[in-house]
Amino acid sequence: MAVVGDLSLTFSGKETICAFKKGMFGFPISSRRVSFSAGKLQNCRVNTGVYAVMQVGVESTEISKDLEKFEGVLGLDVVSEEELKERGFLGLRKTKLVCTIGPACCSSDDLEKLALGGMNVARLNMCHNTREWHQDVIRKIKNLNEEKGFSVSVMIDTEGSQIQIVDHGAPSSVKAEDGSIWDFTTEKFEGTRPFTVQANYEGFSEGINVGDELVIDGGMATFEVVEKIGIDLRCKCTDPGLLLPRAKLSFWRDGRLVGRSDELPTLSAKDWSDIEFAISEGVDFIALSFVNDADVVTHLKNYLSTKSSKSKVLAKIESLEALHKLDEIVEASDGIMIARGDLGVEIPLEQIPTVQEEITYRCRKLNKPVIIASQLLESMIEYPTPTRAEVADVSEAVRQYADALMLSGESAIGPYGQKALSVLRMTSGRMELWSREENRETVLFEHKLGASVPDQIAEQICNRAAGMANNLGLDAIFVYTKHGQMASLISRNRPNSPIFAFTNDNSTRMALNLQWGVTPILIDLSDDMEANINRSINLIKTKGLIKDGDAVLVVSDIIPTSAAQTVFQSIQVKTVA
Ligand SMILES: Nc1ncnc2c1ncn2[C@@H]1O[C@H](COP(=O)(O)OP(=O)(O)O)[C@@H](O)[C@H]1O
Ligand SMILES: C=C(OP(=O)(O)O)C(=O)O
Ligand SMILES: [K+]
Ligand SMILES: [Mg+2]
Repeated sequence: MAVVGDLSLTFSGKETICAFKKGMFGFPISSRRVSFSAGKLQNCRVNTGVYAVMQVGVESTEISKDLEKFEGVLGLDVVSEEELKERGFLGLRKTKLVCTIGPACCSSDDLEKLALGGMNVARLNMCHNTREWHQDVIRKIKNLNEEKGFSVSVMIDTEGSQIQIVDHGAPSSVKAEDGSIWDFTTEKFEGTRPFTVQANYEGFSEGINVGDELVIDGGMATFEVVEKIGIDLRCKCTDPGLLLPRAKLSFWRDGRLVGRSDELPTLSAKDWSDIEFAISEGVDFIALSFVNDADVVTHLKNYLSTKSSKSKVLAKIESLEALHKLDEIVEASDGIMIARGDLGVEIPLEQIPTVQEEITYRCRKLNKPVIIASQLLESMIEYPTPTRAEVADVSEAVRQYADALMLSGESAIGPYGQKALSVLRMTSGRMELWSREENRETVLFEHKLGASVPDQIAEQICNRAAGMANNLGLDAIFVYTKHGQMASLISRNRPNSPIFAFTNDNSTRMALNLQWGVTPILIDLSDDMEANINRSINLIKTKGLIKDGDAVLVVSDIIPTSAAQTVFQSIQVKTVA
């Protein structure tokens, strides 16, 4: 009678069921001890987002019998489950999708629609809105996960420091005409003061000379510095354009950026307070804006471990300095975001495509997930359909095998956020299929990846596993992993078969949401690997997701919990029977 996903229980009276985790059923159970009186609890949906180890303090044998069958709940999110049922193993989407949450999509209803539409990670940009607003959104997402079986990870993105406009004398944008003279100052002014722009950083003009170029937002408008008045700069507009609120300022001399970003702290006092908030809310990812070297990443990771926080640290690559220290930053981080918005302020725009491809490739080589962000479907902030060029940009990011794509204003403020998400989903699905057909058996370019991660045995096992799965045309790869390392090493090979990563650690599950081709599944793992494998295959089979005759490649990596055990790493092919 009791099957995973759909359960009814008969109670003969006065039983107490213990250790049911909160949210275990499709309705919230706030207590860990629940008493039922006699009767039948029918068709309660088991929340696949939460696993539980049962202990039943009951008099009724009937309940124990049901719960035995029930043992080992599969924490597979409802969206992957549906996708799998509808489209089969090869139909599972590989590229992960990140949505920035803003006023246009922050109700529970909107968030649920985005989750159903394939959002894997929700991003909260701490540049905007209040602490209370962010907290409310995080709680809504966690509730949806718990009550409706989604598995949406939460990312906060720090504000960081950069030189930008605080006030340009108008409520929205203001036009700079050719030849007009403007003063750039740090002085705060009341009301409007025509042709005056307030910058946010006292030292913004330090080291800047008459004749230098001042570029707004990477090219929205350009000025030439014609006079220094104390710390203020008087500038002449040489390339007319728009000054938006909070526009970014960069200085150029002889065609090169005058590097400034290392003067500003990567983590300001506000950022630290946002990090404390992120720790207390238990967010899955912290994305650091304007990372210039590996030290700040290492420092934050050490700090998080002293706080027993399992948040992963992502470094945003959006400055020239970061490009110079790319490898050390990638190695220090848990993942990378290619923040093309600000990167385009620091390097000439025409360099963005090649820099993007290079960063994406470095990340894959060093086995770190990479997100390609900003302006993917920018026109959809206003229009219900993307430009052909935007679709081509998204396709190119997928062809480069980025782990994830991100929406910014398209979802945060645009009226067509769900549609933008579906454009990402359809476009990436199409390109994934095309790459698979192109590559057939040769997805693994091992000579290109080289031996580049510290654990070479694990690396070799995963490379072979991915190769075997492709060559044998297997239906799926099952990997058993505590910290996600093996799952990630298989994903790095971008195999054709979907990767199901079974883990008993919820933070591993949530972190794997960002990795290409991985469907993380939370399950109770015992020390007996064979038993784990058989039980998980049975559970997947019970759900009707796999059938007799399907062949899966099983990779396991269980680190011993006692001295008596040895490290167990293996590849086996199992035909479901
Ligand atoms: N939490 C929020 N509250 C209000 N507006 C937001 C929020 N997050 C994002 N936005 C809006 O969406 C736009 C795009 O988001 P994003 O790219 O993250 O920020 P920015 O443009 O500041 O780099 C922002 O400029 C802002 O107008
Ligand atoms: C993603 C980016 O960062 P933010 O939106 O925080 O400026 C970017 O600059 O592209
Ligand atoms: K930010
Ligand atoms: Mg940025």
